[in-house]
Amino acid sequence: MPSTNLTGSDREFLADLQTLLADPAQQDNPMREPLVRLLEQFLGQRERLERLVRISDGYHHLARDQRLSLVEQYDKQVRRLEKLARISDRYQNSLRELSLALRDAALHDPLTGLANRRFLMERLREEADRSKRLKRGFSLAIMNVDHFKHINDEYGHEAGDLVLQAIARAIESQLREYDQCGRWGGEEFLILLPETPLDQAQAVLERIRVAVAEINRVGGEISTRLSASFGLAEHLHEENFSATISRAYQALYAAKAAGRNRVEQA
Ligand SMILES: Nc1nc2c(ncn2[C@@H]2O[C@H](COP(=O)(O)OP(=O)(O)OP(=O)(O)O)[C@@H](O)[C@H]2O)c(=O)[nH]1
Repeated sequence: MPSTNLTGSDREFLADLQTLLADPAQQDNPMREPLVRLLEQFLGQRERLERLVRISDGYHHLARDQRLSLVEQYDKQVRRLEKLARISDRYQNSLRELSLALRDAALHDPLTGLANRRFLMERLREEADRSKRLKRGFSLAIMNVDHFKHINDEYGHEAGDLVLQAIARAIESQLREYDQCGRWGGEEFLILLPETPLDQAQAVLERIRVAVAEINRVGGEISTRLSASFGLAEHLHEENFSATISRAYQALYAAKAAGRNRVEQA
């Protein structure tokens, strides 16, 4: 609201008028009385006007403050919501990571870090289904460490664990990305070779056999030569994968019976 303050020239005019009306020489001027009344009316109205302007200014400031505080409150709420969204995102991410870690722990062997039996069963089921659908075979082998009891008895269980870890790395080192190996149990490993006929699978297992035999001085302790025996079987489209595993076991027993450190085919 514009101020009711008088301009310099208005103020001078009023001062001049007041001086004139106060002048004793003007006491008898017939215009003096109406001018005095008019001046009083003017001053009264001006005061009222100034009061109204003050009230209007106060209201204007109050409204602006309220508007500002509404904007601030809104900003505050938005910031609070953003913070909540960030917390919820972080919470969801850690839940996702936790569930991935749990799934990972449920499907891997803690000693060797390889897939565990449950994971292998899932992969075998998938591979058997694929094989049935596409009429393509796969090979699988059961590998058993030779005379492993002797390692434990001679060097202790902890050294035996180190040997199992070294063997796991030796197997992995010889496999392609889409092959799968895992700890089937104890000192036994399962190796799954998708779309691999027996002769090619035989060559892969020979490489693993040599890699295992080349492990020496695990943990600076073991000097005994390590070796492993393998039973290899090719999955037939129409058979259940547990039948393939049974045939692989038969081949493994044959490998053990034939003197160990070898690959036998079913
Ligand atoms: N250190 C260690 N030993 C294990 C683990 N799992 C199984 N074993 C041991 O592996 C040994 C397997 O022994 P056996 O089944 O008699 O077979 P082997 O001595 O390997 O003899 P062959 O299979 O006939 O060549 C047992 O002494 C088990 O205690 C493990 O996680 N860590």
